[in-house]
Amino acid sequence: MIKARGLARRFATKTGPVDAVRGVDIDVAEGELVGFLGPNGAGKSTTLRMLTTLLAPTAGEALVAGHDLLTDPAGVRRNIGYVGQKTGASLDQRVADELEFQARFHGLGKHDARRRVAGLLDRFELRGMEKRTVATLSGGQQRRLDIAMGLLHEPRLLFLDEPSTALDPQSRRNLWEHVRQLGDDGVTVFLTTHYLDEADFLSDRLLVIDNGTIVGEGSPDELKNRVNGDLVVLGTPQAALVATRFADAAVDGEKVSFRIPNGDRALPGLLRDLGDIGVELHSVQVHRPTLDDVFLTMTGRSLREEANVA
Ligand SMILES: Nc1ncnc2c1ncn2[C@@H]1O[C@H](COP(=O)(O)OP(=O)(O)OP(=O)(O)O)[C@@H](O)[C@H]1O
Repeated sequence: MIKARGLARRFATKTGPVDAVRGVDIDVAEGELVGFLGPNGAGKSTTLRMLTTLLAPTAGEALVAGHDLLTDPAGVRRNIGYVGQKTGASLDQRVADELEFQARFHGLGKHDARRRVAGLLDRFELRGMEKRTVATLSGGQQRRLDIAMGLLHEPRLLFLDEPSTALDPQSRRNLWEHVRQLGDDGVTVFLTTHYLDEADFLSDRLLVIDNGTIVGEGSPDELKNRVNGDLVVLGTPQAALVATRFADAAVDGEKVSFRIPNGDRALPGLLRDLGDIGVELHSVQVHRPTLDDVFLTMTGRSLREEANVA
């Protein structure tokens, strides 16, 4: 569905050139839900804007939904849906009018437009809101309307730019269910996010971008498995003694933490060994690596800190 090679974009600025995207290769198969994860300024939006024909690459090439990005941008546009970060709907329009207008814009006759709008209103839980103006919808409802608008011409490939930004936790969860449903319906989805939990929940496969370069790729689980082991945190008055037995162990008061592969399986033997040398334990925790740990391992920086700055 997407095959990009060496895609790059350089911006000329007053202070000199900025290489926002430095030659990325991207492959997305039909039916996949791929998350494009990276901190602010990593190059996600620039890549997305190139893949959706909104911005010309300065180098590289791509096939998107079967059409050449450089020689047939109109073909690309006909076959993809794009939902940007800001709502695409006119705030003073009624919900159904806005959808029908967009459907007609895509060349559908009145009857077909009504039928398709009705299907999308059902699918995105917008029934009963047809006559309300867009401005009166909640943030979550507006996002669902945005996605419905992106699907009016029934594209097989949908691009979503930061779908759940600024939504409350319940609306985010609801939106995620809708996005997963798209995947189940066979729509290929390529979405950008700087939220680890979103990437984890939604993506079959993740591409991690930092500083204009792809630094990691794999399913959320594969990426987590690349981090060197699970984090074990033990509470013990003999923290310093325990620390001498593990490489890179960190002591914080009566807590000692270290990483070991397959922590849950290794733990019983490890606790027995510590008991044998007289270590007294009052708490034991094992944490699976998070995508934040993955990002830290790959780039040396914490994605969470970056995301919080936003
Ligand atoms: N029109 C532009 N002119 C100059 N520099 C730009 C332009 N657009 C983006 N950049 C720079 O390119 C880099 C990548 O920006 P981009 O918006 O693609 O990142 P992002 O990963 O989408 O970030 P965010 O999560 O904040 O949207 C940043 O350093 C940004 O400042």
